Amino acid sequence: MSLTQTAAPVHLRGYTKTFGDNVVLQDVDLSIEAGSFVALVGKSGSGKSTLLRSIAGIDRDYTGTIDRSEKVAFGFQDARLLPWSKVWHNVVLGQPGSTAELRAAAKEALAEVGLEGKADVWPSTLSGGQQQRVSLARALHRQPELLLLDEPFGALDALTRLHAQALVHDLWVRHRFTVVLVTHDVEEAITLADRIVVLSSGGVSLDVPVDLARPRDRRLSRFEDLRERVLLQLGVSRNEI
Ligand SMILES: Nc1ncnc2c1ncn2[C@@H]1O[C@H](COP(=O)(O)OP(=O)(O)OP(=O)(O)O)[C@@H](O)[C@H]1O
Repeated sequence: MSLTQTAAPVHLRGYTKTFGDNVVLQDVDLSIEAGSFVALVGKSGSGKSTLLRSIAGIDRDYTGTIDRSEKVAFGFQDARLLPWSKVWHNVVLGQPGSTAELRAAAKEALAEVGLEGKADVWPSTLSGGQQQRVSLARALHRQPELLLLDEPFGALDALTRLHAQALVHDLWVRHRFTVVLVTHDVEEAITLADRIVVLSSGGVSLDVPVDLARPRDRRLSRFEDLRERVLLQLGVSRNEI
């Protein structure tokens, strides 16, 4: 099986989402280019996860339209592995094929995330970072054109988080699927994304390209300027930055 895939764009038109009287997002238009890496940031409760779940099709209870590829994969903050299934089986869960084919495909996906030797172990024997990598392998196996990630590094320690960020970046460079990443971490957003979309007050309050060479150098003043601009937009005061 080849893990090469193409990228797909996402188009939202007039997207509105309410929970009872709570209007979370109203009349949002957003186009995401095929193959781009977009970070969605915003304060807690601004609707990042809600928007991502709608794009994923997990939540279809909204008004407006969302056009996207059917070849979509979703990664959560927790890896969501089944404890009673071996790692390889978790990678290919619910996918068609013979056991031999699925095992081989799972191993291929696991090799991509640096876990080739872990196919036959139980998830509980893996570290948190390794479990997240299994969940990335599961996403890769689905050959997504669009990868949606909701705070995938949020529960990891700082060092593991840096490694996981680098892995996601490498996978994106290798496969060039479209990525939409929800994160609280502005530095993470600037390090990984081509574009940062800030959600606040029911809509998009800032939409900026990250026009910095890769790999991103966090010490550059342009990195710092962008970080400050996004943080100010998030309501952080200048003396807190
Ligand atoms: N199932 C639900 N029922 C009712 N309200 C909900 C539900 N899910 C989310 N909300 C509300 O929608 C709003 C947006 O929530 P959402 O989880 O999308 O925010 P977020 O930006 O992802 O926040 P966080 O950064 O804390 O994860 C919040 O006001 C939240 O209370």
